[in-house]
Amino acid sequence: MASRSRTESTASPPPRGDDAHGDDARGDDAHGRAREASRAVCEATALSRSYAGASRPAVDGVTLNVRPGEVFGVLGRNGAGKTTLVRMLVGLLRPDTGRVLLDGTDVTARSAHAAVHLAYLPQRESALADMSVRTALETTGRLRGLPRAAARAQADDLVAELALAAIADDRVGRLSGGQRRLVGVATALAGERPLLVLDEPTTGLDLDARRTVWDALDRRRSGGAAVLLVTHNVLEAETVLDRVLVLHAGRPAALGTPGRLKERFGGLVRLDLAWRDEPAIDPAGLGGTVLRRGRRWTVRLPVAEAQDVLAGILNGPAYAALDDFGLAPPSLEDVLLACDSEEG
Ligand SMILES: Nc1ncnc2c1ncn2[C@@H]1O[C@H](COP(=O)(O)OP(=O)(O)OP(=O)(O)O)[C@@H](O)[C@H]1O
Repeated sequence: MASRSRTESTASPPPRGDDAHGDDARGDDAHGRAREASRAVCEATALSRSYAGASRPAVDGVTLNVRPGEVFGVLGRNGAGKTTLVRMLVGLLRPDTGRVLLDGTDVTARSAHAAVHLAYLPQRESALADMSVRTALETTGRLRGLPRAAARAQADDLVAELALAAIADDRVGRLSGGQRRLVGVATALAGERPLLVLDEPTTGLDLDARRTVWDALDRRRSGGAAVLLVTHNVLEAETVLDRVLVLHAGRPAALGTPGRLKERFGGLVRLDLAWRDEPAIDPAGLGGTVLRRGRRWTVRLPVAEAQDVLAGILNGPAYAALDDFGLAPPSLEDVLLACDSEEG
């Protein structure tokens, strides 16, 4: 049972991570320490931005570093400020305050320079719709400075790598939404920028295409590129992100490795119970605060207690009313829920 409501909140939220407002510079392992030694490919300091007439800033005091060879995720609910933040990082929106360095170069006031350092895949891209897939890839490579022959060779490589051969000669504008997204990812890879900024790259892709994209990104990461990823797909993100920034109402709510962010749950697991009929047990007797959505109950408990509670239900009279259950370790989704409830 994997029902995770976006509206529920914890009654007694776990403590906020202490790395919410600074970079998680401590790192978890040798790999992390090696990355720290290398200069950030993207360094943003105290970025804020308000839109005219808004009651609060869309982004409010965000600081982050993205290092070569890492996948850095920006997570948050709709309207949390992810796109606004990314548009400042890629030079499409000027911050009200703060600055952005790309490969050590201050691009805050020289937004045209940002394109030298990065490739950006926006949520909705419409450029190059009149070209064939292969020409779009070649043209993007050329625009990013590759000589003609190299751009052509790279386009062929990308067609093969992203399994685009069957549509390589089709016009981009006539492709399905998922195919267009895959081509969008391929164009982001053309020209081999050291920083790939991808807003929801796998939305609309089927399972095979998603795997193809993650494999391709993993190869870039292994080659030293950095990936800054905006996503709503927390479960998928969990498998690929090295570090995560959670935004809530424009503010940084948590920053760190997925493992460290989940440590705030201190070994608690999540027990989900779905009842087909009104159960003959008192939720107050389960040993934790029970979140109830109709006949779906969720409670966070230490592992041993959760096992005892579940065994009691499976072996007792309440079992007759049980429809489904799940026992799961904390996830990034739980981190997001906790950030929402802490920040209100
Ligand atoms: N061009 C704009 N003019 C005015 N307000 C805007 C504009 N763009 C975004 N906003 C507001 O700024 C806030 C942050 O929006 P933003 O698009 O950055 O969030 P997001 O996290 O990317 O959301 P989503 O997940 O829905 O894409 C929202 O309150 C939004 O209404």
